[in-house]
Amino acid sequence: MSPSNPDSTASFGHGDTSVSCLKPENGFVDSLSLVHSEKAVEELLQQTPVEGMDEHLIEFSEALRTVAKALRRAAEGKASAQAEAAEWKRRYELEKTRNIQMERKAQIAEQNGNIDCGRVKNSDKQLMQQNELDKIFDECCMKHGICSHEVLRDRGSDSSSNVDRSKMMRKASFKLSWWCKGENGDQHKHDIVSFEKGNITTAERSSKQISLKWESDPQTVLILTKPNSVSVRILCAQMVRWLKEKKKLNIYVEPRVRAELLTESSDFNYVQTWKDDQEILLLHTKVDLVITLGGDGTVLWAASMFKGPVPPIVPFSLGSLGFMTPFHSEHFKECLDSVLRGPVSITLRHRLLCRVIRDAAKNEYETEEPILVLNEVTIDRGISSYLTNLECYCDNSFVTCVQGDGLILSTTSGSTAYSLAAGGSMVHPQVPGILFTPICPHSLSFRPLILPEHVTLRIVVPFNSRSPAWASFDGKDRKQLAAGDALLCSMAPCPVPTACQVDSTSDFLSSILDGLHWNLRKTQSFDGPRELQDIIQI
Ligand SMILES: NC(=O)c1ccc[n+]([C@@H]2O[C@H](COP(=O)([O-])OP(=O)(O)OC[C@H]3O[C@@H](n4cnc5c(N)ncnc54)[C@H](O)[C@@H]3O)[C@@H](O)[C@H]2O)c1
Ligand SMILES: Nc1ncnc2c1ncn2[C@@H]1O[C@H](COP(=O)(O)OP(=O)(O)OP(=O)(O)O)[C@@H](O)[C@H]1O
Repeated sequence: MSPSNPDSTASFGHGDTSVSCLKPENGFVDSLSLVHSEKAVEELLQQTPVEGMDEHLIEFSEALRTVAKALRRAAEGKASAQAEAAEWKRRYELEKTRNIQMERKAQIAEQNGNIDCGRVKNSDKQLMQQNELDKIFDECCMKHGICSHEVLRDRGSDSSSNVDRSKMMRKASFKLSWWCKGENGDQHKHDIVSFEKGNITTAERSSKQISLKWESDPQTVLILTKPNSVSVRILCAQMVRWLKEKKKLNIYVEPRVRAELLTESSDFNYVQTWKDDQEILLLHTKVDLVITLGGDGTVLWAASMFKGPVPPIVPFSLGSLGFMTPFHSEHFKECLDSVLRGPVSITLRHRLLCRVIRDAAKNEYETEEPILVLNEVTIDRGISSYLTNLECYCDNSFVTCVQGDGLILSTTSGSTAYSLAAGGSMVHPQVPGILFTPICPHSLSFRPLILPEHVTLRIVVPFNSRSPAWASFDGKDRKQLAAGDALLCSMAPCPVPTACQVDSTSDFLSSILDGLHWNLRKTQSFDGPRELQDIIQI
């Protein structure tokens, strides 16, 4: 089958089993049929006798495996491109509805103008209407993310409109197409979204400061604490008492913490906990606020407890560094008072969704349990003394081959953690993106990259790798990646909202200045050679 020939039909037959890849009318191979085809290939391979197989049969089965992999990749490309196309369709529909509403508003304004301003000259009226229109367009662009500013419908057909057509600039129509480049060219081009006429503006950006305002009073808090710390234990008991007695809140803690509190006093009987992991999965439906007492590791721990939506986290600093823990424990009453009252500034921290796909997997959907990370996923050489060899793809485009100690795929929140130590840039946590940072690459030109948030990265351990690689997630849960295994990484849908002391930018700058002493240098003394002195002497 030639990937460049879109009409090609390929079929591979062996006995009763046949795999065919037909290209349907819309130009894309149906993903379900791809999965079925791949299954059929696997079945065919299983049916093929291994022993006594001559060289041709081996070659033939190799070819089938390659076809199965190509089909699998095509299915993945299609799924992601379809999601993007759907998003653009949704935006297009929104835009269209908005335009119709705006046109109606303009007509009403025009009619009102005819009644109220009978004596106003026609040209003045038109100017007013145009200003009104501009105002509406501007308001619209302030409210929406990506907005086609001044998208004008063709007024030629509108006989009720008195707007001077010569003043209404006709704009060339254009199309926007969102597509994802496939491995074998651009065969994955997808739905075309067209705007009738107009400009594109991005009036609202995802990195705007976010503020949380309670619409009803918070009822339940979950307190998570760093283990084995006396100061944390003392603070936890004080906080629980205050939240119950003064704020009348329901309190959840981990089973370990409840046992600790009860050894202190049986008064803490009101504190609730859970029995098993199933209950943890439902915590987000009960908890309004999470409080962490510890360092950054405790914030990572808190985030890892929520596989889906995460309630707002108020992180108190009881560790040494505290990049993500802006609240000071000495003032916990004032801090919590203000957070419970609201509004409070929030940093929406993006997470990465990581999936390990074993070489033996039948298709891309047969993955192990996905893992969410708030800082980073690291693929390294583990205890092996050989260089890691990792093939990296971004949305099916080959990026590079990492030969060195490993690779870090980091969130922007994680940019100040391991990625920073490996030479990656520090990035404001509200910036959506994925950092691609090599660890000790054995090359002189391997600079770190920052990729946009919508990409899917695939890191593959090639068959010619001398040793397996190891993946770890926020510094935990190490998994071995054998030859042929892959790690898929993309932005997760549910971010981690953490409360800010001031706002996300001030907190970020304070953390790099106080925590890392970033760019700290003694100020140069006033004496010594300087231009000003030379000028005075002259
Ligand atoms: N060479 C390195 O710098 C290195 C090596 C391994 C792991 N780590 C980091 O440790 C993290 C796990 O943290 P832990 O507390 O469970 O382990 P840990 O107890 O070993 O602490 C690691 C250190 O990294 C700091 N840290 C964690 N997240 C941070 C962030 N987002 N920004 C700035 N500093 C941060 C912590 O405050 C702590 O001082 C991993 O996600 C990884 O980023 C760093
Ligand atoms: N509730 C918890 N249960 C189990 N382990 C936890 C919990 N909270 C934190 N940890 C783990 O304890 C370790 C230390 O936590 P944390 O980083 O918060 O404290 P720290 O090391 O004192 O802080 P810092 O690194 O800033 O000095 C981390 O590895 C973290 O994953």
